[in-house]
Order: sequence, then structure tokens, then C-alpha cells
Amino acid sequence: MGTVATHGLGKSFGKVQALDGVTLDVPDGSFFVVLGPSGAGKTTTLRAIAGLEKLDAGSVHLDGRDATGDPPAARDLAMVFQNYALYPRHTVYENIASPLRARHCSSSEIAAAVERISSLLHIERLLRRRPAQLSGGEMQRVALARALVRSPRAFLMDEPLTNLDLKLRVEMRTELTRIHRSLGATFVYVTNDQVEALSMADQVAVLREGRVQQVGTPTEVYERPANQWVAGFVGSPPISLLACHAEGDRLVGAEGWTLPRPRWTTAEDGRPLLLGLRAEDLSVERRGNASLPGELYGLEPLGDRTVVDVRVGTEILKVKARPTVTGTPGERLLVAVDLDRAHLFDAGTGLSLSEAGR
Ligand SMILES: Nc1ncnc2c1ncn2[C@@H]1O[C@H](COP(=O)(O)OP(=O)(O)OP(=O)(O)O)[C@@H](O)[C@H]1O
Repeated sequence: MGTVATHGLGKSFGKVQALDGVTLDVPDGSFFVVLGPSGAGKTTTLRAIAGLEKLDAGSVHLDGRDATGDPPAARDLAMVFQNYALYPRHTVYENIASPLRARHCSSSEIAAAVERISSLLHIERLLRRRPAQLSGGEMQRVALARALVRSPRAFLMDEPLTNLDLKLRVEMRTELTRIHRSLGATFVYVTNDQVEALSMADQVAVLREGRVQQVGTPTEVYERPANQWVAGFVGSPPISLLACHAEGDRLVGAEGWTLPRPRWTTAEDGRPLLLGLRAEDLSVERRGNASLPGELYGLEPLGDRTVVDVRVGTEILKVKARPTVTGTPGERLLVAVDLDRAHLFDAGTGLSLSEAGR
């Protein structure tokens, strides 16, 4: 078993409220990602689960039992950090074996565990080397192997891929997902990188200023953001948000445009709204039945696609287009909108108004 739950965690550092009622429910064996910007309270949440932070409020439950008062060592959790210091004088084998030696496991138990984890991480051929004889990526794998060699109740991971270059990071994302599946262990993984979160998680909890904004699968969080802030934080390029209100069977933009009112909208006429449009739900058309008039502001070629920035009044819409798209700044264009995939938010509260009617 390896369930982890927090209930109403509260923690202040002086005037800073780092956690403000954080409630999470991490199922056994899940890859649970806590996603949020810098300062959101992600590390504090992990430290609270590990028992390294004295809480002002709330409780931590491990396998259904209240563990709030338990010292860290009694919780049977393993923390994996950004920085891994390997012992330079020890071989890779000894480095990986060290957590088991500290727990007085027998030599045969240690040998079996090191063999199992090094085969899982594809580092068997490195076992006799010393850290100085490893590349950065190999060191990373050894460090992960050392963290994963034990079988604790759950692994708590604090941005473990942050210090890697982009190529290795992408590679290790796939590796971690594979390792998680093989181990069947519970991972609570903290990151500020939404791509990492969406690509690896079973469940994502989005945290902002110490408060959970939404918990859901990566698809739910991306496709059905609970509020304007989650919609803006998750997704690249960021979602475009246009001020508007409903008027009869139309949506009327603050910039003077109109669109048919989506059939799922429950918002009453006149209420200030934000229309959220993701780049892939828009297309650029020079003629035809398009919906929003604008002008080309700039092109951002990204290899496999080009993001076209289109100015609609004073706002810039991000539109995903083919890599071959061309155009001149200032050129008039029309942007076709897939309204079935659009989002509406209350401009005052930021809360989504899309879900009720869909
Ligand atoms: N020991 C501390 N003393 C004072 N303030 C702290 C301490 N630890 C955290 N904080 C503050 O609490 C808030 C949450 O910090 P936390 O480290 O949990 O955020 P985070 O989401 O992990 O950020 P990052 O992604 O930058 O690591 C921040 O405003 C931070 O400055």
C-alpha cells in the first residue's frame, strides 16, 4: 500500500502564507504531480508530507492512518531532490547500495536490489565505475537508482529533472514514466514545468499561492480548466483570453467583434466574460467563412509548426499553423474559431462557465 493524503494543510512563514488549506488524495501506485509556479508552495507541501515541516493546520494520512505527528523516519517515505551528490570515492554499485547498507540489509538482499534497479535504469555496465568516470546523464541515472533502490511507502520527488539539459530531460521523462510503471510505486512529483506534468502524471494538482486550484487527469486540466488562471498556466503557447459579454444569440467582444453564442453558454446577457481560445482551436484564413477579423502581428516558427500572432483590436491571439505559413505583418486576416472547444470564464471571479452546459 502507498496512499498519501493531506487534509487542509496550513503553513505560514512570517507573513507569507505558503500553504492555505491544501487537500490532496494520492491513490496507491499513482504518478501524482503537484504543478505550480515558483513560490506556489509545492516544496512546502512535499516537506509537510515527509514530516520535515511543522504545520499550523491540517493533517497528513499515510495508508489511511493519521501520521501528522510521526517523525520523518517513521513515515517510510523517500525524498528525491534536484541535486544529487554521489559519493565520489565509492563505485556506482556502492553508491546505489548505500541506502540499503544504512538499513542493515544483508549482502544478498543488497545485491539483488542493486541488480534489479540498475537493470531497470539500464546502468548495469556502469556498476564498477566511480562518479568521475560518468557523463552527466549517467550520473543522473545512478542518483535516481540510489533513490529508487529502496521500496518505501511512496517516493516524494522535488523537481528531480531540473538540472538536466533539455534533451536529457525529455529522455528522462519517458524513462521515469516507464520506471514508475515497472515499480508500481506511488510517486508524488513536484514541478513547475507543465509539459513534464502533462506528459507523466496520472493526476495533476495545480497549486497557486498555497491553494489547490484543480485536481484532475492531464486531459481534464488541459481541456476543462477550472478557472482562468489554470487555463493560462497549462498549455503552450498560452491560451488567448478575450474580453466579451453575451448578447442574445451573440458573443460581443470588447474590441467590437461578434461570434455566435456557443450553445453551451449559461452566462446571462451583459455579464463580463473572458473567452478562452487555445492556439490549436484557431486557424488562420485569408478568405472563407472565418469569424474574428484581425491583422498579422508576427510569426513564430517552431520547426514542426508556426505560431501566428494575430492582433484583434488591442489583443493578440496565438494561432497554431502549418510550418509553411507565410505572411507580412499588418496583413488583414480572419481567424476561424472552433467554438465547441472554446472556454468561457467569469471575468470577475475567473471561474469557468463552460462546464455546466457542455
Ligand atoms: N523556510 C522558509 N522561510 C521563509 N519562507 C519560506 C520558507 N520556505 C518557503 N518559504 C516561502 O513559502 C512560499 C512557498 O515556498 P515553496 O518553496 O513551497 O514554493 P515552491 O512552489 O516549491 O517554489 P519553487 O518552485 O520556487 O521551489 C514562498 O513564498 C517561499 O518564499
